[in-house]
Amino acid sequence: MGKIRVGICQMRVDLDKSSNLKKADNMIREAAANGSDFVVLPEMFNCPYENKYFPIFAETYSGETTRMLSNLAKELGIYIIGGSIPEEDNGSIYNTSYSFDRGGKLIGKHRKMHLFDIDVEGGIRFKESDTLEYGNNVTVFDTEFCKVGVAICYDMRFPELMRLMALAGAEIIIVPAAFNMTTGPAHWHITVRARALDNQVYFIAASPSRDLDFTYHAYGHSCIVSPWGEIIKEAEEKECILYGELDLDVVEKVRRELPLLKHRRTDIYDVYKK
Ligand SMILES: NC(=O)CC(=O)C(=O)O
Repeated sequence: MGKIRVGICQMRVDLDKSSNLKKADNMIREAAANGSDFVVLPEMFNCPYENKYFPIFAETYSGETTRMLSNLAKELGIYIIGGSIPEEDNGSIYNTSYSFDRGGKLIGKHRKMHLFDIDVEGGIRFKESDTLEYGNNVTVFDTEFCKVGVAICYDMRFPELMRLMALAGAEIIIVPAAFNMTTGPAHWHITVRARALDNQVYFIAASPSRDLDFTYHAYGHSCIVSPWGEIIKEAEEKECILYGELDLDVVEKVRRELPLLKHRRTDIYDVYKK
């Protein structure tokens, strides 16, 4: 199996949806021109990450953002993991990620399952559930290379969800995310590394760049982690495209040499579940 080339667009998100879409379009084209098979966008790439903007920027499917992603995937012949956007459906708003194959076909749709409701003393307070509804599905889909799992930001803190994706066959987990300047320095690296290592997958985390003009300051540091738990590529906080190569033989090798997934004691775990 050949290498899979990935381009993560760590883009700056601003207040104007059309300029966010233009920016995403330019960065996707550049990542494709540089040979990316998978182009990945960050969480809420068309909308500032603040509750008050989610209803204003929300789109039903298919809307202008998803049509743009589908058309670009087809025109450029690439997979696009379209970060996330506010999705409106039946009067509710979700934080939703759409993925498209090289023909522009929708192959994955993930609604953030764990909403970011936190209140850290001296740090950050955020309550996504003030505006958003919970997604209820684990998202794993086929690509020409392997199965890929997608989740969104806070979802990555829940090892149970990541494990379900690995058990469903994911060899790559992709997480559009926007940690912040309270939780990012404390937890970003340890979380992405732990989830890669637990599940012996390539773990790709895609953040927006940091913008101090908004109230929510994204941490940045998009990265690619190997199935051995090493960060093999990492951005700083500024806008950039981060490139990396994945080799599925490494997933196979790590899983063969250190067979964590096979050594699970489901006979015991199942007893405790009852
Ligand atoms: N923004 C999120 O969903 C999650 C986050 O910032 C964190 O878990 O920390």
